[in-house]
Amino acid sequence: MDDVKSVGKTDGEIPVLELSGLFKSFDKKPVLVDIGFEVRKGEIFALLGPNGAGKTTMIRIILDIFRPDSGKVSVLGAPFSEETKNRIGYLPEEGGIDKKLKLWECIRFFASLKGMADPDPAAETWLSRMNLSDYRNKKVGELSKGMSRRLQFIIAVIHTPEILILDEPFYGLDPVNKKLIKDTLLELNREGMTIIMSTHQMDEVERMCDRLLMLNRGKIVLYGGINEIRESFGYSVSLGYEGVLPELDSGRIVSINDYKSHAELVIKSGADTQDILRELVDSVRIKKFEVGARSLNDIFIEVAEDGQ
Ligand SMILES: Nc1ncnc2c1ncn2[C@@H]1O[C@H](COP(=O)(O)OP(=O)(O)OP(=O)(O)O)[C@@H](O)[C@H]1O
Repeated sequence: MDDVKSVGKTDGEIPVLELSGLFKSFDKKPVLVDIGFEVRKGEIFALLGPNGAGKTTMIRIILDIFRPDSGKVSVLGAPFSEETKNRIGYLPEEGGIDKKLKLWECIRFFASLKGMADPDPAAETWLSRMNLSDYRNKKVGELSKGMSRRLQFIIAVIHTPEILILDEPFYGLDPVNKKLIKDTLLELNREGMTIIMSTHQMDEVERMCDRLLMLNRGKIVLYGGINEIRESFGYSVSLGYEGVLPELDSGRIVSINDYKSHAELVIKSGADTQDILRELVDSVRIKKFEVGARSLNDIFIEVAEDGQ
């Protein structure tokens, strides 16, 4: 993990999930290489990476669906077991639900697999929370994509797990249902649930998550607190101006997108934006000079392209 940009690492709490020295290959092709990280109790942790980076494979290893070639996984302080299984909730990328089952039967079935003796009250509450009460007698195969996703969400959370692992929780949801899932996740997290989610929705990661891990081609390329990572990648300046932009000191600038009268500048970490402003006022009339942290979307693209 020599080239990992790792910031805001652990400070001594006992992790609820810990992976170390993990390797996995399919048909001799490595898909996960030397994976080591931890997730702390009570955090919302994002798993990021371009398509095919290895996120789903890693989640399946954590859940004991796949075996790694080597390395260790510790969930809630011990190797995965039957007992741990009931303390975890899992929303898969795609569902493996019998399409002939009715919604109500389906929820009861999965709740019983999680050891719930009387799932009906919780099922009732969750059906109402996910706006699915009117569909309780519908067959799973007759649901829309967004409805099945909400059904899968119920199955993942009905037993109030300590750790909730979600593979693309917002996939296939309209904005209203995306908000419903997001608000529900934030509420569950406030109540103490640790949440781990793989997603391509960078704006949601920025808003919801505490820390992240990014994979690229099976290797960890970013790991740490969201704010620390954003700060470590420098700043962006949204500039409104009149005139012709001067050649700026390349020691301070990562990139400039000049749209004439408006430009987006990416500033190196540690460079003083005040110096850049001084350079600019000599040549152009400044209409706007807005400094902010770089977006995670921007950082994702930079890191993913670096690994090409
Ligand atoms: N069962 C399997 N057999 C063989 N190869 C597999 C299997 N599952 C995944 N792979 C390969 O492992 C690599 C990682 O796939 P994975 O699904 O873990 O990526 P991902 O990061 O979840 O991607 P996405 O964002 O597209 O969902 C890919 O090259 C994929 O083709």
